[in-house]
Amino acid sequence: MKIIITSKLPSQITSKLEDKYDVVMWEVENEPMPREQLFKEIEDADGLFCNVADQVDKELLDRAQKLKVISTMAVGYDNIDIEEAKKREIPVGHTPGVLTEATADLTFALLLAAGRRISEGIDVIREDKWKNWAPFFLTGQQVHGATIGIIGMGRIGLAVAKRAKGFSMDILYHNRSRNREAEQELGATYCELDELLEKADFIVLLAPSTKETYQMIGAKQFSQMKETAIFINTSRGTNVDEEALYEALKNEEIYAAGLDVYNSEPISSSHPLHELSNVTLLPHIGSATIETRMEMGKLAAENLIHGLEGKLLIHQVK
Ligand SMILES: NC(=O)c1ccc[n+]([C@@H]2O[C@H](COP(=O)([O-])OP(=O)(O)OC[C@H]3O[C@@H](n4cnc5c(N)ncnc54)[C@H](O)[C@@H]3O)[C@@H](O)[C@H]2O)c1
Ligand SMILES: O=C(O)[C@H](O)CO
Repeated sequence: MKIIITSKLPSQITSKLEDKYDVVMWEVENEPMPREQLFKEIEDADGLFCNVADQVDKELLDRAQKLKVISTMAVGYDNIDIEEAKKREIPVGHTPGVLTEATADLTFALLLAAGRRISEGIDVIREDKWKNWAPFFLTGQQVHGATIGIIGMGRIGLAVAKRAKGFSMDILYHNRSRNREAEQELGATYCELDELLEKADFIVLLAPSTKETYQMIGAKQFSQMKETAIFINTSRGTNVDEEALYEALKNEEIYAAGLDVYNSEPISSSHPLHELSNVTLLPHIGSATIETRMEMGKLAAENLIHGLEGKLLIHQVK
């Protein structure tokens, strides 16, 4: 059987696949397989090992004659047309859980960086603008003891809440359903979105990208936030109206933002958000530790093998 791996991966992940199948892997470091090549390769492929940089849409699936399984090396699968895959009875695998702690760490790093103006501090030294210690130079917002509002209290949301507890923060959350573990073990308080937006000092978005969450945070929601609020998004860029965020930051309706994800990725150095000093921008590296990416890759490989062997995947999208 033939499988396609759309990005270069280390042998610790690919060796088991290479033992069993004909593997076509894109060998260029840090770059996805070009779409034209993917169109060609998919025609006679039995398995597809992809990631968030690949659009697995109807146009691609229409070309697949014998595809038996799609396995993405990510928890989010909004880049895959699940309905089209279902119509063709192609199971889709993803990698929840193994990236929770790494992504929560990065989310908290962004929260600290945006609140304490860390990237501005780095720039001041790089640009030789640090003249002396001064009483209110680069003062930011206090993290310890502040109120965090988590939108999307799932696996990563809960792991962020645990970190927040260590900083003695009050925890508010909004979710589709109540999270008893967060409430009982961390003292988190459930509230409606409006209340969370009005009360929280740090607002952290961790809901998946769905029809319901599309641009769920826009001009109205930014206007509800405190002027001192800090907005963090490590979920998906499409959950936010990016132009409204730009306006809210520029007009100082909110204090700062920390982003790992964008409407369209990658963003270039000419993106308007770069004009602003009160935003910390990262290139979608939430889960990017060596250990976690290895775990994600190995789990995605196992999902693929299960699919090719006609078994239920370890983590199959429902
Ligand atoms: N930046 C990164 O590199 C990175 C890494 C991992 C995950 N992510 C993103 O984070 C998301 C969350 O991952 P997870 O493992 O915690 O998923 P999860 O499914 O465990 O948690 C998501 C939570 O969001 C809630 N939710 C769904 N729709 C909602 C809505 N309309 N309003 C409020 N809450 C809603 C769900 O009930 C669930 O509790 C992923 O879908 C992915 O998009 C990003
Ligand atoms: O959804 C995911 O898993 C991230 O975006 C990449 O780790």
